[in-house]
Amino acid sequence: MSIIEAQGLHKAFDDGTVAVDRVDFEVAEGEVFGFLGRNGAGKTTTVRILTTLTRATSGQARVLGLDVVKHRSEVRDRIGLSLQQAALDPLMTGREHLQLIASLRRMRPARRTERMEELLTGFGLTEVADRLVATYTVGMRRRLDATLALLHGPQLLFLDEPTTGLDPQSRRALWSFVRTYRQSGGTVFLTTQYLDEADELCDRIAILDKGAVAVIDTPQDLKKGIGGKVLTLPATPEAREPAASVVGETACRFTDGVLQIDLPAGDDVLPSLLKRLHDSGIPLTGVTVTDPTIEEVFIRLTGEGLERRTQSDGSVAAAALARTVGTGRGGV
Ligand SMILES: Nc1ncnc2c1ncn2[C@@H]1O[C@H](COP(=O)(O)OP(=O)(O)OP(=O)(O)O)[C@@H](O)[C@H]1O
Repeated sequence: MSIIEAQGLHKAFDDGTVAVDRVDFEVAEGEVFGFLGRNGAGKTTTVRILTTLTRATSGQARVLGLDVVKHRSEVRDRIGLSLQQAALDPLMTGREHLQLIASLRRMRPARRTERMEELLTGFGLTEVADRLVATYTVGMRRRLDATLALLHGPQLLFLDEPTTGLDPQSRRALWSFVRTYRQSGGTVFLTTQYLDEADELCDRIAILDKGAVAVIDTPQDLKKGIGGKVLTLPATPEAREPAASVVGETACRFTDGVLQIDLPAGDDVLPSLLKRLHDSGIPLTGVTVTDPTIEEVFIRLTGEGLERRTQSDGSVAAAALARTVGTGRGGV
């Protein structure tokens, strides 16, 4: 059964910006569905339409079988939502937030207490539950926001870039929560800019490019779909030109001291390719051959990689291939 159905969903803002461009997709019950795209691709706007926070300009969306415009409050009652900018009051404690949401959700007192303790424990917040949110780290705020989204036991959860700005440990904790929630029968609609996160967590991924869906598939089939493996070798920027003359412009890229070459399908191509690279003067020390990643899929579909982003802990997140190398849409 489809738990989310979007048909021709389109959102144009008054200034003419088309944030979501005639998008179609379905999310099945029990899956973790990833919406992957760079900044401004239209992920949050799609989440806001599906969760009734904004209206589409045209098209239709049904969530849990309910039209998001006609059945706004029923949809809100039955979903959980954790947005990028959590609306938390710094002068309230974590527990007070939970109590407030429990009252707004009209939860029975007995159930309320049990559920609150369960979630505080599950998200490792018991010790800080009575501290003001002002004293929380980014990771704690994100986890508190997730507990608020889950308090009433929704069967569908929207997580909008849940791990942006989190340190690696909090990020893994959130991944673990998503897996547990899914195992208990929940469905997750997750937006992310992290390619590894989408690969790791999602049953299916929609790659969004400038408001439009470029492709929807399982991570495995997306990777299989782009064909051959990827050859990687440490190199200097000057190596790109001779490599491109051997393999073609679109099949090779240089970034961060590494040359990457998309290999055509088939086992027999490697020896002759290595020989031609060697003959063109490229040193072949440290060569590795790996399966394609979601990053390669993303690059081939959208023409470029995701940009570097600096996390709150100061580390640079996710790999970045900013060069344009792909052949545009439709290769997968
Ligand atoms: N209220 C608004 N008025 C005009 N343009 C808007 C508005 N909200 C969003 N946009 C634009 O719509 C496009 C899609 O934005 P959206 O926030 O949905 O993208 P996103 O994929 O979630 O990006 P991010 O990862 O940065 O959150 C962007 O170009 C954005 O600037």
